[in-house]
Parts: sequence; C-alpha cells; structure tokens
Amino acid sequence: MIKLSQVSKVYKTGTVALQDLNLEIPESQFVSLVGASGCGKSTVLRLIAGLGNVSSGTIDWGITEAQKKLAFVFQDAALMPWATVKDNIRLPLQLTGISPQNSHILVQQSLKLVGLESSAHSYPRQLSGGMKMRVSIARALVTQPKILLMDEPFGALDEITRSKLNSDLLDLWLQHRWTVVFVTHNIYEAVYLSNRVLVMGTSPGRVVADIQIDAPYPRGDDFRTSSVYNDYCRQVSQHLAKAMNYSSTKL
Ligand SMILES: Nc1ncnc2c1ncn2[C@@H]1O[C@H](COP(=O)(O)OP(=O)(O)OP(=O)(O)O)[C@@H](O)[C@H]1O
Repeated sequence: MIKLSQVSKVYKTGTVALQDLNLEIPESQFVSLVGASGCGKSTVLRLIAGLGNVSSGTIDWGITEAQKKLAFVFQDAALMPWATVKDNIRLPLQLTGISPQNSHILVQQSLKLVGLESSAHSYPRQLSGGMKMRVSIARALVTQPKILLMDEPFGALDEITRSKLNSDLLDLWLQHRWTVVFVTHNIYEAVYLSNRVLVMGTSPGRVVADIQIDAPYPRGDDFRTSSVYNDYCRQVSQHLAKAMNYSSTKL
C-alpha cells in the first residue's frame, strides 16, 4: 500500500504543483493518472519514487525500505546508443554489483518477457520506437520490481504499436501483479489498462475523480469494443472536461 496524505508540492519557482493530495494505492493495483498538461501527474510519480521531497504531508508505505523495490519507465526510452540491447538492460544490475552469472540470467528473463530475445545484440539505432520502449521496460523489469512507475511510456508511439504494447503490458501485469502507477493523457489507454483511473485537475493539482474500472481481466479486443468500455471512457472524459472547465460537448 502506498498512502499519500495531505501531500502538497510547491516548487522553488513558487508553482503549487499539488495541494492536499490524498491517495491510497493498494498492492497489485493498476492505477492510471490522467489530466491536463501541468496538473502534476509526473510530480506525483516523482514524489512516490523519492525523486524530490514533499513540501508538506506524508507518503507512507505499508512495507519496509528493503521491500520497496521501485522501477521507473519514462516516455523517452533513454537508451545508451553505444550499447547493445542486452547491455542497456543490464545497466541497473551493474549498479547493484550483482554477479555476472545472475545478471546474465536476469537479462535473459527480461528479454524474454518483452519478446526481444532475437534483438539482444542489436544497437538502439537498429530498433523501431516500439522496440526501444520494450527495451526500456525490460531494463525496468530486470531489477524485479514490486512497484512500476510509468510516465507516459507509450506517448510517442503510433496507435497500432501503442495498442500492442498496452496488451503486452497487461499480460505481463497479470503474470506479475506489480503495483503500477501509470501516467497518460490517453483516456482510452487508461480505461483499457487500469483497475482504477484517477482524474486530476489543475491549478493546483489534485484528484477530482476516482473511477473504479469494474471489468474483468484479461481484457482483449472484446472489452475495447464493448459498451461498458465506452461508458467508462465517457465518464472519464466528462470528469476531465469538468476539471478543465469545459463542457464535454465542446470536446
Ligand atoms: N522542477 C520544477 N521546477 C518548477 N516547476 C516545476 C518543476 N517540475 C514541474 N513543475 C511545474 O509543476 C506543475 C506540474 O508539473 P508536472 O510535470 O508534474 O505536470 P504533468 O501533469 O505531469 O504535466 P505533463 O502532462 O505536461 O507532463 C507544472 O506547472 C510545472 O510547470
């Protein structure tokens, strides 16, 4: 369980990115944060990751520091261009000083999870955007995290690749049941993936709607074309429109 209580974040510039944010994320839940640009989604992720301090409030964990195994996936795959896929994935393990033998096993497992075994010796310039993002996900998974923080990971990809990666991510999540906090601008992606969608409002950043997506997994194309799915998308869209001070009919 990750519990944010009355969390506020004011940057040195005076920007109030978050104000009195209360949020509980149970273990193994897939939660998406959606909201307009600048509403504080990335700030929430960074604070959970410990990349910066809260200005007030607390973030509590129902687990010990040792159990707090986090991994972060960013929109930009940020791969080392001079290193092969395998070596890019191995990087976080090198930083922990794990033995070469164990490192090899973990890298192979990660490559397999994202379906890139045959590209292990390729360089980033030889990969498509979707493949680069798979490498980035494999690099996060190689540390065997319990909590996966994903900041617009598929935002730069075309729709078909994005849709495929969404399905693959869900398959992986169903096998591993990490706690996932996923930031996206895309309502359809959020509803498809999540147990729960949090809609954030801006100035200051806060949660304006907390919507449970009460649909069973696995979710395939049947779900994406169902009326239940469309109803949830409409619901999220309406909350988002309200938060942005627009009528949803104008969107
Ligand atoms: N390091 C920083 N210093 C000052 N202000 C910042 C900093 N990081 C973010 N902000 C400001 O805090 C607010 C929230 O930013 P944040 O990046 O969390 O929003 P976001 O919802 O993730 O935006 P986007 O969807 O565009 O990525 C914005 O007004 C932003 O300009």
